Amino acid sequence: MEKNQLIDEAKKIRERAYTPYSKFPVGAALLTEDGTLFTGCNIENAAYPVTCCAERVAIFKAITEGYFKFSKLAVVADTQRPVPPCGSCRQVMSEFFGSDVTIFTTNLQGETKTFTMEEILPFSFAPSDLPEDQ
Ligand SMILES: O=c1ccn([C@H]2C[C@H](O)[C@@H](CO)O2)c(=O)[nH]1
Ligand SMILES: [Zn+2]
Repeated sequence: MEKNQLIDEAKKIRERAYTPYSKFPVGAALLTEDGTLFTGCNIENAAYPVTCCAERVAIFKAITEGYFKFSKLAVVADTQRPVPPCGSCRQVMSEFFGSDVTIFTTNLQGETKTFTMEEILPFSFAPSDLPEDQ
């Protein structure tokens, strides 16, 4: 699946966002190495911090279905600049995304920024930082 198609999938799922509090819908589309698509939207809660971002919903859906190898992620929101994923999502991405994963952040005007994992979260705390016996 090509970049623009992946971004279109992110735009489509953004319509499903549950955002009564922020009124800021976000969509994410995640492609696995074998070409399987997982999408996510942000899901908010009256207890605000319980909210889960679109990116993490997409990643957790994939993990739940047994997919661990990814190739591309697209994220979209109605922002002035391509929407920057939050720090929590970047940390979750770093757990599962290898150096070959491409992250496209975009907005509804079609401005896109492209990142590798190292570019979007340099010097990230990684599973390999834990002691070996864990
Ligand atoms: O990259 C982002 C940034 C924000 N949000 C959500 C969280 C919350 O529901 C709303 C406002 O922060 O947007 C995402 O889903 N992804
Ligand atoms: Zn996030």
